Amino acid sequence: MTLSVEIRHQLGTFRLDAGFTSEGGVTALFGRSGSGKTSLLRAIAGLVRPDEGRIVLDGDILVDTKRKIFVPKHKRRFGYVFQEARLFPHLSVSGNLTYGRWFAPRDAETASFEHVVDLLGIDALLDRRPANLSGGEKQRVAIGRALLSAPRLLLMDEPLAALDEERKAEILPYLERLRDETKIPIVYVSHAVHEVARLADRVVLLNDGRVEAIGAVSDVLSSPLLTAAVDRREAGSVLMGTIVAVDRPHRIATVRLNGRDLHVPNTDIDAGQAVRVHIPARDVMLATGKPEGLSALNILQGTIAKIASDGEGMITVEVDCGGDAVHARITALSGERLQLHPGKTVFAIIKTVALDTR
Ligand SMILES: Nc1ncnc2c1ncn2[C@@H]1O[C@H](COP(=O)(O)OP(=O)(O)OP(=O)(O)O)[C@@H](O)[C@H]1O
Repeated sequence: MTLSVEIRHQLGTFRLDAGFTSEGGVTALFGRSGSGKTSLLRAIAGLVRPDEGRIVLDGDILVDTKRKIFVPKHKRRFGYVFQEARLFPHLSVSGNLTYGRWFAPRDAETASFEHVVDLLGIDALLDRRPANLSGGEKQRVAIGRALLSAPRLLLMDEPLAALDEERKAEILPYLERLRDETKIPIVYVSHAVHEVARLADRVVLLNDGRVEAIGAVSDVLSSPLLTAAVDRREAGSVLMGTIVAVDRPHRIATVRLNGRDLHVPNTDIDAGQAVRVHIPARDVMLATGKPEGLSALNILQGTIAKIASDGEGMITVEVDCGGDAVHARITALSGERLQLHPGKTVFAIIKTVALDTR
């Protein structure tokens, strides 16, 4: 699968001039409010006709303004999931799900109804009406409906934004399964770092209608550009690892990274499983000597690779811990007091680690 997008479009005083390519998996369009994420997604969906641009999916030209090609929305065979589930209130869950099938071409390879129901854990809801579902359940049904339309591409616009934290946590594992068990490429709009850290393979970072950075999730989420484009407090490191041990009595799993081990509270996991971990930079402290008598489970020795200043009294220090880049966001004053500089040996004290199975 190859998706190539290039859009230039004026919306009032806002100018969208952005493009990216994706080879499948989850591509997150990420950036602060008003950066143009939804506008770009709407252009891909065919909801707006761009002033200039080209959109090609697997050699199929959907938009090429130079050649006056514009395939209308309903002929693109894309699935959509919005912030609000937008289910039909008069139809049962089952009716809402099968409605999606009407849009699947006869010869399309449609996911089986049973498989989608199982994937999203909505078996017990089939006879209910949307009014009797929680926000998270509604969203799972909306995703199911989109999947059953045999989409070539799934477009998701902040599908968790309207849910409270508990519902978000409930639905995230289903989105992970969707990513891992279906081959459908997904373009996912979000402004939440932790969501992108868990779900995305590639990140397109938008700022003021332009692409500021594009690349693997681990690179973009730790980039100093990210700290300029979104809430700085959320920036951090995304690292890939494998579970090497699970201490069930203490409910702690050990994750092996490139050259270091992390201990993470979790027992719903088995040794051998590949995981990704997200470490927010604000939850990392630095020490120049090996700290003793601390409650933190994870203290990693490393060498300072880079220091970036945000000009507002804070610095982001990148520490190379045996091949894994861990970022710490600390005050510039602490940096001066500790005489931090590239090449110096430090200990990164990690307060929290979020674990995602994959
Ligand atoms: N039809 C329109 N006419 C004029 N301006 C528009 C129109 N649609 C969007 N804009 C402006 O374009 C900019 C980008 O909006 P967009 O909704 O794409 O951003 P976003 O990154 O998705 O933001 P959010 O996270 O808040 O949804 C905003 O400044 C918005 O006000």
